Amino acid sequence: MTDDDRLISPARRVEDVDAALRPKTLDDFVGQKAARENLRVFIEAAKGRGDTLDHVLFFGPPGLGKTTLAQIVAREMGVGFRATSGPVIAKSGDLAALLTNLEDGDVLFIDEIHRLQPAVEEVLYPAMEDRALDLMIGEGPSARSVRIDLPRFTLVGATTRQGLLTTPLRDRFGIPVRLQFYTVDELERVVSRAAQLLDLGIARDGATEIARRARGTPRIAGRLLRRVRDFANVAGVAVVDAMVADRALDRLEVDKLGLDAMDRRYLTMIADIYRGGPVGVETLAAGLSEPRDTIEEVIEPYLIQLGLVARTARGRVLNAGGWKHLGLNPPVGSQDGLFD
Ligand SMILES: Nc1ncnc2c1ncn2[C@@H]1O[C@H](COP(=O)(O)OP(=O)(O)OP(=O)(O)O)[C@@H](O)[C@H]1O
Ligand SMILES: [Mg+2]
Repeated sequence: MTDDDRLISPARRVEDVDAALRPKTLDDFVGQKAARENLRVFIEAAKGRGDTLDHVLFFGPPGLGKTTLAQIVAREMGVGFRATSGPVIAKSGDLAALLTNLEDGDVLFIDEIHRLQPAVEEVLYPAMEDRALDLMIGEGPSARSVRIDLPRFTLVGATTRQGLLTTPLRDRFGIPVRLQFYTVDELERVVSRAAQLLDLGIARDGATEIARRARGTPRIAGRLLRRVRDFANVAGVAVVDAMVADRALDRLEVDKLGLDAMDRRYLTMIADIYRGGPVGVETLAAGLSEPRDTIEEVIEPYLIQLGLVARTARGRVLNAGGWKHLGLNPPVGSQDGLFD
């Protein structure tokens, strides 16, 4: 099973019909209160001055609303929205073409901005700072550089890996915005709102049940809701309540905490084979036949956030919560207890 096959993977999948559920205005956007309020102030101020918004960088885990917010920024500013992504821009000329074709005030959205080629990134620096493009004309000793003025624009970058951004690029964003995992309350509102848009009856406790299992991530909440809707439709249920949601999600093997079979295999391996650890990540990767990156970037963050597992210098350790979630008792004299 690859990560993208997992129902609870935060990565975008083809079947996620994101567009229908995407909030269109700051008022519609649930959660991320601090980010939302700051953006509102900056947007109003820029509009009041008749100026463009400073360049914005959204960073945080997949599925938390970076692309959605980028579109909202353009809409609230009342300007055009042009989207591209780091890996798509192959040559510096491609970016130059994009920039020179912008209309005055446009938002240029670059997704996965940490994946820009270094040569392409060089073009961005003067564009962001001076709204200018430095073009080299000719080759060899007769080569010279010409500066072209660009339209006013706001660059909105998004990345899941802020650490991979170069410092000069990061420093050129006046408005860096970190997105946080959502609370169950917030996700409950995301689910209720989405149910309304999907024309699906849902009770408050049904929304809560889905929200609890959505791993702090609106994209997962939306996906779980659609799967629950399938079950409800087939069963001829008009209103999804906690029991319907619970039964559907159990059938989908997404447990009470939003863990799936892969998460449980990971926890079970530490418990059963390594008596709760510590065990090295390489050993776990080999045992689970998963790349180390997948373990560290996809499986572990949420388990660590829940406090089920801890990363220590000597390896991974199952915490009391992890044992409890598996319905097991830690062996006497195990490492557990040190990390609670
Ligand atoms: N605050 C929110 N309220 C309601 N729905 C939201 C919210 N944030 C995100 N969503 C929904 O979650 C889905 C994923 O959002 P989005 O595509 O913006 O995430 P992302 O951070 O850009 O993810 P990625 O890193 O994979 O590009 C969309 O369907 C969007 O409608
Ligand atoms: Mg996105």
